[in-house]
Amino acid sequence: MKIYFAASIRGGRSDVKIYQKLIDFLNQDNQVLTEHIGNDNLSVTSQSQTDDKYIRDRDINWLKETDLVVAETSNPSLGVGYELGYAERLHKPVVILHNSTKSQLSAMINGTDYFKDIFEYQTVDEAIEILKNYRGIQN
Ligand SMILES: O=c1[nH]c(=O)n([C@H]2C[C@H](O)[C@@H](COP(=O)(O)O)O2)cc1CO
Repeated sequence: MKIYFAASIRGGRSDVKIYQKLIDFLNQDNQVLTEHIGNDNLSVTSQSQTDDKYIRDRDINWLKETDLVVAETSNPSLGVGYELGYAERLHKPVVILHNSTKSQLSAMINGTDYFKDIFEYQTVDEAIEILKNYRGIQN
């Protein structure tokens, strides 16, 4: 299945190693459309509004074609919040992974009935275990 993995880019990259491991796991038996999010060398600097429009339109097209959204939300990110709202509007299934020792999940996500699959984790192994047990993911 196609998976849209959402996680912080301009919101901060301190968890990129975690994103990498989650993407590697998901890619074993699925296709992660947003592999670049796990790339340690990804540029977080905006070049121009045209480039940002390209990113935004590409990502919305990926959201439209994806079977599932997996969002890592521990590092708050405006982009991830926007993507989650958009996924709700498209009625896409969404899994949210959150480590609350790093931040409190926004009420706008935690308080939205549509987001039923919100999982708390502490270690990457725990997060992978959650994904393995999620009925909607092939593994
Ligand atoms: O360069 C980018 N590429 C990209 O795909 N995104 C998308 C995917 C991520 O899930 C999300 C991150 O948003 P933000 O950069 O506000 O943290 O936005 C965001 C950026 C930069 O904002």
